[in-house]
Amino acid sequence: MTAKVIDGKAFAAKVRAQVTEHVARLAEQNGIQPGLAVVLVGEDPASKVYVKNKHASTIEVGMASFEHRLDASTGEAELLALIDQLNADPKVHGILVQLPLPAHLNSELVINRIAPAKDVDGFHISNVGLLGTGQKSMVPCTPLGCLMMLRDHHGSLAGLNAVVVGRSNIVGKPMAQLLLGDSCTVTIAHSRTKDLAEVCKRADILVAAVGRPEMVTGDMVKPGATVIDVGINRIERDGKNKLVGDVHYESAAAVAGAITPVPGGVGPMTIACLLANTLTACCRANGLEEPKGLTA
Ligand SMILES: Nc1nc(=O)c2c([nH]1)NC[C@@H]1CN(c3ccc(C(=O)N[C@@H](CCC(=O)O)C(=O)O)cc3)C=[N+]21
Repeated sequence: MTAKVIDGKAFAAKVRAQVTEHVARLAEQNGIQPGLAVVLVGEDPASKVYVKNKHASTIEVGMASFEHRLDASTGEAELLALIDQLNADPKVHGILVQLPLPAHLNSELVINRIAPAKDVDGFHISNVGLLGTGQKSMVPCTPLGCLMMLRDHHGSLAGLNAVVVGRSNIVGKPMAQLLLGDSCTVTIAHSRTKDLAEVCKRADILVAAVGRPEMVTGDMVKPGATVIDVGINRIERDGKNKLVGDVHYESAAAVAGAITPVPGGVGPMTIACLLANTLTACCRANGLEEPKGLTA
């Protein structure tokens, strides 16, 4: 079998088009423009590229983008003061603090300072708790994007065996919660899991979010399964820089029923969902109806 390729880039374009339409309607009917503030501390080159892309996509859908670039040596008090200022700013509906932060800053403290209603990353402990108890929350962008692609491909996910490889707070854990919310039977596997290949092979839905290049290979995939590759790893091969996922694409695609590529899979959906979350936050802040199909 050769897997169907799930085109995250095309899917993300559709999501952004929906967001654009809704943003235009908000301007016309309510005179409101959703705004996203992105805070970048330091000079990490990968982070700079992400922040630039986020800024461009925000403008493209008609939202206001507020960029705050702070020096790598910025102190905790200064960063917290900026977050307080953004929390209080009515033009800002979403706040994202780019991670990782420089080592001298406590990211838990910083993230939990963001007003939960503006936490478009869904990383605040309040949003984590709301998601875990099935209440309305802001949902982390990467798992939300994965969920949208899975629902689109499968229709209902009820009763399917889902295995999430990786237990991070930003992907693995919220992904597991979302799959459980859609009535999958969920297993969270990780680096210490015994017989990882055997566990993965039971999955109808296999989500790889371990951060290890090409770790999930075809022999770990159940024939016909849907494979979602969350990994973004820059490696050098044959003297060239290459972007690969956490899945060994060739061998997995030979066995899977459907698979997301890297690049062009989960990554573009993450940014589209950030915009969707900003729109959702703006609608909630103004007591307006939320966009349909753009939330969990
Ligand atoms: N507070 C916070 N929220 C985040 O959502 C967040 C973050 N910090 N820190 C860094 C990670 C990484 N991340 C990506 C988003 C899009 C692509 C993406 O669009 N990737 C493209 C191409 C990437 C390329 O060519 O480099 C693709 O996969 O096709 C990748 C990675 C969001 N992150």
